[in-house]
Amino acid sequence: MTKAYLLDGKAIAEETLGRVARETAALRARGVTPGLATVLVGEDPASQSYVASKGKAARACGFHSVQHTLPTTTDELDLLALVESLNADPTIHGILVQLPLPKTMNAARVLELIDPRKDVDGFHPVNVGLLSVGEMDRAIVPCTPAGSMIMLDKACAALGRTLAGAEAVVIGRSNIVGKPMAQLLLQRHCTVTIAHSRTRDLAAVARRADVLVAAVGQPEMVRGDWVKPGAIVIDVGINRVAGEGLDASGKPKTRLVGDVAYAEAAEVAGAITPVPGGVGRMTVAMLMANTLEAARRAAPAGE
Ligand SMILES: Nc1nc2c(c(=O)[nH]1)N[C@@H](CN(C=O)c1ccc(C(=O)N[C@@H](CCC(=O)O)C(=O)O)cc1)CN2
Repeated sequence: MTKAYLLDGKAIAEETLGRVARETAALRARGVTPGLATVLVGEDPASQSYVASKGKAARACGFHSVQHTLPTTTDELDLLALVESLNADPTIHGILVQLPLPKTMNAARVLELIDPRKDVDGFHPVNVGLLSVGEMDRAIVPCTPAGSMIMLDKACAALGRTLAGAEAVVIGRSNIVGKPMAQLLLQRHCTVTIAHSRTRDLAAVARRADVLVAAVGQPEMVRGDWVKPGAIVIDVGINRVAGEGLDASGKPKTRLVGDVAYAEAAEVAGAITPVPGGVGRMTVAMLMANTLEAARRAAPAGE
């Protein structure tokens, strides 16, 4: 039997979506309907499924929701023109360009064209800067780190802990998860270390952590003996690996695992997020929360 408190991403995401739906109803009563535009370029099945779940969640929350689907061969200039038209559209408060984009495109150029006030992914350099200086009333925070913080607060409440003064180790230095996660932990007064592939004795660094966040994209890299007894473990990795046997269409089965060896880590940790059913489920919920907030900020005072 595992010892760790299980952080149920599905339940916490549903709670967040319920709050967003209630607050959207109140905003709509004041004449403002949040609008989310998703943009999908190409036919990657995982991206198709993520964009579909974003549209479904948006409709369930009571948003105006539009999806733009473009072929892989789309000229980048046409994608940029679409972003500009969405920037100018007053019914749209949030623009999400699903990543990854085809390799032929310059993702940074596309993301930087999004109006920062509509950048509900929080990837625009303006939002990165606002987060780093702690201007939280104006920043839009990337969805996965924002969702991870909610899960962390649930863990602290369940275990009777506080984040202030805790040793936090974030493994991974990506712009969309590792770096913003470190900023959020710092704002909550953690002592933060960002570790990465060049960190010496990564296991020893990880073992110092009261809060361990794994965001490296390496299946089950964090072993049980990397975890300090009682630590809160947030696993951001979603890795598809070979499973056992064949599926109904005769293809080899696959399964999802995180960056943490769950069974081992759950024996040692105080609380832990599973994969699937953990942080990933919060990503879509926080996108809805960010879109609602963008719509509120855009609404004229008194509306
Ligand atoms: N523009 C963006 N692109 C991408 C983002 C992003 O936040 N913005 N993140 C990922 C993909 N992603 C959302 O887009 C995402 C990933 C995972 C999940 C999720 O619910 N995962 C489930 C498992 C789902 C499955 O069975 O495959 C889980 O962890 O339980 C939702 C959204 C990259 N691109």
